[in-house]
Amino acid sequence: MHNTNVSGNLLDSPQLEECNASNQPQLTETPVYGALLLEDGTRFEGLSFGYQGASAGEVVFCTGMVGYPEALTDASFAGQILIMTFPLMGNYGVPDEGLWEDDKIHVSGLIVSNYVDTPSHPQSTMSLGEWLRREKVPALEIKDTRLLTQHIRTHGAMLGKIVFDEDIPFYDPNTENLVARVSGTEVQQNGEGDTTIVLIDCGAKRNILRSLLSKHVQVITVPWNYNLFSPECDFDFDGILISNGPGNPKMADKSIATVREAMERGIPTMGICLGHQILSLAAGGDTYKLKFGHRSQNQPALLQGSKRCYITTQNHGFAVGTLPQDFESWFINANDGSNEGIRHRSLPFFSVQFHPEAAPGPEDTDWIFDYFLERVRGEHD
Ligand SMILES: NC(=O)CC[C@H](N)C(=O)O
Repeated sequence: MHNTNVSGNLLDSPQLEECNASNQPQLTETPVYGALLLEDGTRFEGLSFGYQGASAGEVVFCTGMVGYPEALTDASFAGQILIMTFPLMGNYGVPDEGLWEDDKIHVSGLIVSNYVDTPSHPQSTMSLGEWLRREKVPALEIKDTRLLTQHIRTHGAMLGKIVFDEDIPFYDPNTENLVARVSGTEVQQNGEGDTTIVLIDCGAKRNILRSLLSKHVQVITVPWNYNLFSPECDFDFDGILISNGPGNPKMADKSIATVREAMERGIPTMGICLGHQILSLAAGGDTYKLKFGHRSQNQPALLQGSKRCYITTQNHGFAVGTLPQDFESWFINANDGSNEGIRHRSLPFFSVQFHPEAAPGPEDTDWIFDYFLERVRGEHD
């Protein structure tokens, strides 16, 4: 079994010493060290800059250069300890809640190479470390995040825990229905327009709602297990959008059942990320776990039947393997050939694995929302 022991003492590095010279709070306080333990016995030590409390989950990495406020508040990361591979994190601090993707941090822990404790940005309201401590989320500065990431690329995403003095058991988030934990519990109405879209909230990023509202539609957000077809449902709607969300899509059984019934009734339905996986399962397809997933803002999605490649934001560990009958592949990932989208050959049912709402990342696939609304309104050829 592979066993690596890496010192996390930042002051070993002249380059980082220089960088830390401006980080007054860290130098005046007594440094606290913690460790990231992986289920295969690998251990990395690191300097704590978040909450000093143990946390366990699945260890995944994101290769995006920016966007930590959005990523940390994206409910799709629930149950995961996130490694950011870009070597500087915290530089621009934390904006106020209006720019978050939910009202709290969802990651179970954060690992960075070099944390910057003195943010510089006009919209910053606090440092990343302050935010993590306030929300009780542990974070470590581990010097060699490259070695750690290479380890996960080679051996696959695995369970891990951040520990200080006390040990805790490993925890596998994919054995639990995390969607039920992060979904809202109320029906909520936003916006106005002639078209009404139901957003099934499996842990929806706020930018999905913002993107829909920017297209002047009414949005009714419902919990993941809401029965849209029971007599108690007292509103009409024209189309359904299934959101992103955490964990194994097969756990979201009630959302899958709703989407199956929606398609049987011919209601225009679109899915994003977990929503893509749910739509695929509802239509009779299958999903599987990728070795280490896709998490960044530069994932290339090739539009099938064309030479067009979109640069997309992604954050997922599962993927659609077997396509449902009567659906065609819409996009594939140019890096590994995995599925990035499907659409029905004749009916208005389709979904994408990437995030057309971006946040963070390129907005090049915002047109997918227009594509959806055209089909909801029957405006397409
Ligand atoms: N961003 C998402 O919706 C993630 C979907 C799913 N939890 C996965 O990891 O594949």
